[in-house]
Amino acid sequence: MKERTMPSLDEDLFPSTPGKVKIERTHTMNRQFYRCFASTSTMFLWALFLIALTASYLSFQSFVDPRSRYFTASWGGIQWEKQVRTSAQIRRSGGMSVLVTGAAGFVGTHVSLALKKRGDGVVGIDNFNNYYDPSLKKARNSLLINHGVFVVEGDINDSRLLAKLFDIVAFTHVMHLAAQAGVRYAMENPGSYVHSNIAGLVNLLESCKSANPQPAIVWASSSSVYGLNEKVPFSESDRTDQPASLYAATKKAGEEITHTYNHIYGLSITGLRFFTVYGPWGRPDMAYFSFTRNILQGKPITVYRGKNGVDLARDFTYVDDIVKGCLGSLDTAGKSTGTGGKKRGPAPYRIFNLGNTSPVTVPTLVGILERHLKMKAKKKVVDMPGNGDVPFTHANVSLARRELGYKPTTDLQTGLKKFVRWYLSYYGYNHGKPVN
Ligand SMILES: O=C(O)[C@H]1O[C@H](OP(=O)(O)OP(=O)(O)OC[C@H]2O[C@@H](n3ccc(=O)[nH]c3=O)[C@H](O)[C@@H]2O)[C@H](O)[C@@H](O)[C@H]1O
Repeated sequence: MKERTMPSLDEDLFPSTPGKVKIERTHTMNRQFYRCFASTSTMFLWALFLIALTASYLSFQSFVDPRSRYFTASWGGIQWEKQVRTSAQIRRSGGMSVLVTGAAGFVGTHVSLALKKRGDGVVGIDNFNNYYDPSLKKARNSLLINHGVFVVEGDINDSRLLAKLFDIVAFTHVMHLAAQAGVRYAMENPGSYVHSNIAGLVNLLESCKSANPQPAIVWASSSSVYGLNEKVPFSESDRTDQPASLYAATKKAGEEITHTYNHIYGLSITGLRFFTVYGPWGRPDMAYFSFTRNILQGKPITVYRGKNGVDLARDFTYVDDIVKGCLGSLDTAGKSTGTGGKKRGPAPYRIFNLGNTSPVTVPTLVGILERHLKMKAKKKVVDMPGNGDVPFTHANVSLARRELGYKPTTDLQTGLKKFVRWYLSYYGYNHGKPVN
């Protein structure tokens, strides 16, 4: 049998019909083809090179923050700008227009709603990352949409997006709540803390400093900056140079970074040290939330215990109290003084504790949840692992009381009752899972 020869590339492109003219033409075309092929292969190599470059950049980004949705964010267009403008509209005299970062987050949602309800203009920005279930963030977003708050999907590291937002709206204030939260997760994904709490913060400050007018900035620091301090209650003037986790270290760095921008560019800065905030629409990674889920599903919970069997304690603070502190801070924030990226005079730099002032131990927290849920927890008590946790927190809030009129009014018992009511209405009695 005659072996079938593979058609040459020529044959493929120019079916052979022998003839002089044809042959000449074929030769001419061959030359063109080879030239063309040579340039096509160059283009192909370039395309390969670009793909490889993009892929390595993407994989670097995912190393920095594997849970980030930085590249899927979409924004822009006439309709989008209209939504931003409408959401930013002020509907009370003397009101403010606030850019809320992390608006689909726990505290961000509550603060955005409170501002909108009193007639301030609010535009949110959130990257909707999947540090915890993004469907909860989407549900919070629906709530915000129903109340006329538009949340831009994007990352605070995106300077073009921030510039665009400041171009569309002359924000008077920025409520900066976007952050990589969680104390213990920092050991798993340190890069995400650097990405959001350091790089993101600097990028936001750069945008604020260049904006005209410059907004006043109120942002979320953390009780964790008190680290391993033993003097209680924690006061703003106490030392904050012994953080116990990378999370705490990035928040402490944030306090120093904001100070620099206050000093050089005249940005008005208020840093709020939140103490273990809890409540409806809360964060599923936090103990009160995950304990509730596990108790309802009949699963064990792990309760950490400190040195020498001492119970851990937190100054758990109800979200409505935190919201009052945030709004009080926005209302009392003095103006930024810079223009065109230059400082024109000194601007306020403030730091406040926002806590509840009465620490509760973790076993007591569990007891309250058991009563509200009418179910017993399967407790597994273990020694606190060395993963960034601190044994206790306790806020002195006299400065915030004096300057902001801050006065927490919700105790843990009452606050958890509200949380449990929300939890059951949102997830149902057993979070859709059978109780063992
Ligand atoms: O104030 C803050 O600045 C921080 O508050 C919050 O951190 P924490 O106070 O550590 O809250 P959270 O994780 O709910 O643990 C509460 C208690 O339960 C104990 N805990 C925790 C988990 C567990 O499985 N078992 C347990 O006993 C645990 O040992 C602890 O004693 C925010 O998450 C953080 O983002 C930051 O804002």
